[in-house]
Amino acid sequence: MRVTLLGAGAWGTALAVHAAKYLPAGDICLWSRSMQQLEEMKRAGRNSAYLPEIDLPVHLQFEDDLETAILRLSEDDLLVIATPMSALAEMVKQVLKIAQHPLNIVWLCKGLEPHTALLPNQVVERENQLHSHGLTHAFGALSGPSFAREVALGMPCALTVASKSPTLCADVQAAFHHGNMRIYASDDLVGVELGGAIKNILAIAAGISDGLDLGLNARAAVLTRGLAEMMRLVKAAGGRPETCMGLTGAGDLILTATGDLSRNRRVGLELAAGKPLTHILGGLGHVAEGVLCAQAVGSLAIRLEVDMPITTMMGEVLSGNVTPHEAVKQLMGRDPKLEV
Ligand SMILES: NC(=O)C1=CN([C@@H]2O[C@H](COP(=O)(O)OP(=O)(O)OC[C@H]3O[C@@H](n4cnc5c(N)ncnc54)[C@H](O)[C@@H]3O)[C@@H](O)[C@H]2O)C=CC1
Ligand SMILES: O=C(CO)COP(=O)(O)O
Repeated sequence: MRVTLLGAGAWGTALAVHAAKYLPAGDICLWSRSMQQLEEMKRAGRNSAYLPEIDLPVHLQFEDDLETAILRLSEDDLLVIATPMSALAEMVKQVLKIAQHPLNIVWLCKGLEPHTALLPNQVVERENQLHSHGLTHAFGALSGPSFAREVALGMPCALTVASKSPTLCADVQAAFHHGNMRIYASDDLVGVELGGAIKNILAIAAGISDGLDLGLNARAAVLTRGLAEMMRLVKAAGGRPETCMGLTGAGDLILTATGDLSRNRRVGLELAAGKPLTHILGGLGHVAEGVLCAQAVGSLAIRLEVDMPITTMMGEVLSGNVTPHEAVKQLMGRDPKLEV
């Protein structure tokens, strides 16, 4: 099976490194919009901008031409969109315009579209309505607890692919379920995608809690009540709340909110230290999706009439309307209620 990954950031590169260990030489192709980055990866055998410590497999193919990267795939192969959420719509549009036969397309991004509050699969469906030229592609999301660095080092990891197409799920398993990576399948795209978006916002909250030295009890409270918010929104949006107890919900929440490799958690820690958000983001060198989708999740919650106090408060902190200290005070000052 051939795999093309679009986007050579930390996660796209790590998955390419993993797959290249198990699929025949030349089957894995990594595309980047940056010719300079590709040249550097070829020359140095490393992705110094996004995954500096990892040696890239020698038989990993690099491609800067999007058409070539897509047209090398047959109907049985797999296309992985590995860009951040902000690039998903444009990326999918370009893919659909280039495709000459049905493709299996899976995306890795975790977030919502900021101005529409659409989930990734809804963004893809919108573009598909406009640009599919009558071809019937299969779509899905691959998500779950997975720091790129650990995956690239070959450490154990379990993920979930969510799709309405069992064939696409099987293709993703054929590509990535090898060695130290397990891939589970689900048909709950809404549950999987909302879990991935909300856990990033909660990781910022956990970072703030830890950065302010509020203690381990406080962090457990943030995560548990945050998980309750996630389950409520998933249910209201038509997903299954129990998906939130799996890898893409609780699993990724535990990882991101407690693991210091998380960019979102780091944003929270640095906000608590009083650094301005623009300064923090400038220093990250990577995307922190929770920052970009907190307002969108808040507006989706309002539209679906779901109470999400922690998530909504993070939107206020990230907008600069409320300080981290004031956010804690307001959340702790809420009226008593049933634990639902
Ligand atoms: N890094 C990780 O451990 C994991 C990341 N993810 C998710 O995967 C997505 C990508 O994350 P990372 O690779 O870590 O991000 P990153 O910040 O390391 O890299 C982003 C990559 O996307 C490219 N890109 C940005 N805008 C683009 C555009 N308009 N067109 C083409 N390429 C574009 C950048 O050039 C860069 O190569 C995010 O949504 C993230 O939440 C999911 C699981 C693990
Ligand atoms: O999604 C991730 C791990 O599953 C990566 O989290 P960060 O984007 O916070 O680093």
